[in-house]
Amino acid sequence: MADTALTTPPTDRTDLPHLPQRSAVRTLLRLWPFVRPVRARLFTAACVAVVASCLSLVIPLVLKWLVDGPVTEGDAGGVWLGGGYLLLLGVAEALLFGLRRWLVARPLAGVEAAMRAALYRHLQRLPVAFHDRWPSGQLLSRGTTDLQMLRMFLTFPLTFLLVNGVTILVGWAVLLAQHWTLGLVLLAPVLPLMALCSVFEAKYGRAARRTQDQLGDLTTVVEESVLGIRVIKGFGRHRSQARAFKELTRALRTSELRKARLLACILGVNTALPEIAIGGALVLGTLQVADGALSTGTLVAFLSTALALRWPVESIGFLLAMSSEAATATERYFEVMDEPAVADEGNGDEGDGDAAERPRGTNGAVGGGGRPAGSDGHDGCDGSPTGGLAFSGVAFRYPDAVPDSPPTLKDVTLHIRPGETVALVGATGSGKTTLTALVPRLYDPTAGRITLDGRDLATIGRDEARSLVAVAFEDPTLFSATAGENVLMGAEHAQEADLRRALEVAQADGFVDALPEGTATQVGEQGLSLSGGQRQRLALARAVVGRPRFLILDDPLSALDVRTEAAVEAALRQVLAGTTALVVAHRPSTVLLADRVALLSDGRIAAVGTHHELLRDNPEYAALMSGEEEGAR
Ligand SMILES: Nc1ncnc2c1ncn2[C@@H]1O[C@H](COP(=O)(O)OP(=O)(O)OP(=O)(O)O)[C@@H](O)[C@H]1O
Repeated sequence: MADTALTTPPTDRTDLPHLPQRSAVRTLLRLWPFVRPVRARLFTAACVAVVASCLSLVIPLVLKWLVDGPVTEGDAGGVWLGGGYLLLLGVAEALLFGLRRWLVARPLAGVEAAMRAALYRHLQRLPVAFHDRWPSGQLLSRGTTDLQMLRMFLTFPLTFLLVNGVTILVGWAVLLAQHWTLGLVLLAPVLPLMALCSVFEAKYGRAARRTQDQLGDLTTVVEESVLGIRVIKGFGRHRSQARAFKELTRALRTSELRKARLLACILGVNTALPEIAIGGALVLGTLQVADGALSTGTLVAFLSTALALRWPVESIGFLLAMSSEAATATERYFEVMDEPAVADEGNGDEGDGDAAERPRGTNGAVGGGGRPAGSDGHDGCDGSPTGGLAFSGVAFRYPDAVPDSPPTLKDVTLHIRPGETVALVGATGSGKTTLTALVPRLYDPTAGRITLDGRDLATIGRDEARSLVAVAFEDPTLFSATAGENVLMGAEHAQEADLRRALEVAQADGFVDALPEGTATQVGEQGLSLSGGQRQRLALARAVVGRPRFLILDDPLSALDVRTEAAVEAALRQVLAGTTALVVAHRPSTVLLADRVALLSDGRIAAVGTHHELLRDNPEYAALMSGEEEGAR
């Protein structure tokens, strides 16, 4: 077998035509809503920094006074006084810069936290189709490194581009006022520097984008490798994985080196050109001092001012590089934030993060067997179903499906009467999971309609739909929380008694009580400290804890041993008797939990009947139940 590694394809968005081509400034302006609340502090800090930086320009003027005055006249007292002034100016500059830092540190940490919270909230509201499309590492890197970069930008380059800009302007005004011809010599490199900076900014922006995307890919690979460590080790893939990872890090290193080369070029030019100009001014100035056209003090002051401007000029390249990275981080952040979230048509409130993905049941929603008042479960006069869960001509195609491929579901029509349990059977890949995902509105049908107790699901709103419908997925995802918390996630107001009942129904009470701290035991990341069957039973308990009106179970017994399966089945029978349920089933034992069976074939409901009727009359169903279909695969 080829020595292939399991890595995600690299993301390179630098050349994608759909990316809006905004300038760095326009991109960064999008941060304004987050910065707005701290604008007063930020502005005050910038003013403080401008004053501190301009103080450094006063030092050469004191030097001029010192050289032309006390030093020339041999006035020791004056020299001490001048030294005192210089010391005071230095201390004041240091204090003001310290004050600036204090002013911005706390509010900018708040801006970062607010942006991170907004991103997380938005991620929870985005449709499942978005998460199908986006690699998790790309989202993770946007919420971590990109936001750190933005805080760094707001703390440092944003202020210092302004401060250094003002300092350079004031410094040049001082230089021109002292000696305008020498001042013009120093100004000579400005135009070529500006042109070079603009080219640099464009090139560096592209390099930064590539690097940040590669970092996201790397994060995805690390995350997948850690979660899939058992598979990687089990198949002896650790070496090929490490090699593939090394390739990615090498690509990242190449991009980082390109950034470093670009930065080195701009820093070199930014340093060399002003130094050459200062050298020229020094030669010209010395000649003028020798001719007596210029005082020594003026030349000293002139050169000190020019030297004081060296850092503000040299740092421009570095600050532009950081700003470019920040613009890229902003772009990446808003690529996610601009994705339209699913609106909740019911109450206009998509709710907090947990509402979007985690199915919830309602506490006490089912009374006396869960049949809604006034609904007898019979079809209406016009033949349309009035109660229970009904699919009418439902079609669905995944948004990221291959173009022109047939839809996953084509014309699904099925009515599950109130209190009835229907088993959904079909070959692998026939669309069973897809159909169940439509009920809690993880996806919306592309045609047809689904009704819950006669109400069109499309008009119910996601929050309400998820409060009526509880789901136990085939893959029993648990969270880094306690066993009890994982179960209680299934119902907002469930009490300890509900928790116990749900654990008993799912036959999970025995093993949960045997855990070191019972229901308060942490189950580890994704519940990996538990066995597959234990995870599945907790997921089942989560689905039933809220006594949901509608219950969707996707092959809930697949990971259980025969004895536990029989016990869970017995308990489930009681739960199913009081709710309207759709149960995806692969095995006769699960099918027997249901009142009727629906056979899903080629995206349609091909047959509905009891298990025995279908076994007798439908060869496809008989083959599925006997395992022939699976065997043929
Ligand atoms: N997010 C997705 N994007 C595109 N296609 C998808 C997506 N999820 C599933 N599919 C496709 O939809 C089809 C039906 O998948 P589904 O998981 O619903 O089948 P299933 O009947 O539940 O299979 P199984 O019995 O193996 O669980 C498959 O061809 C699958 O490749």
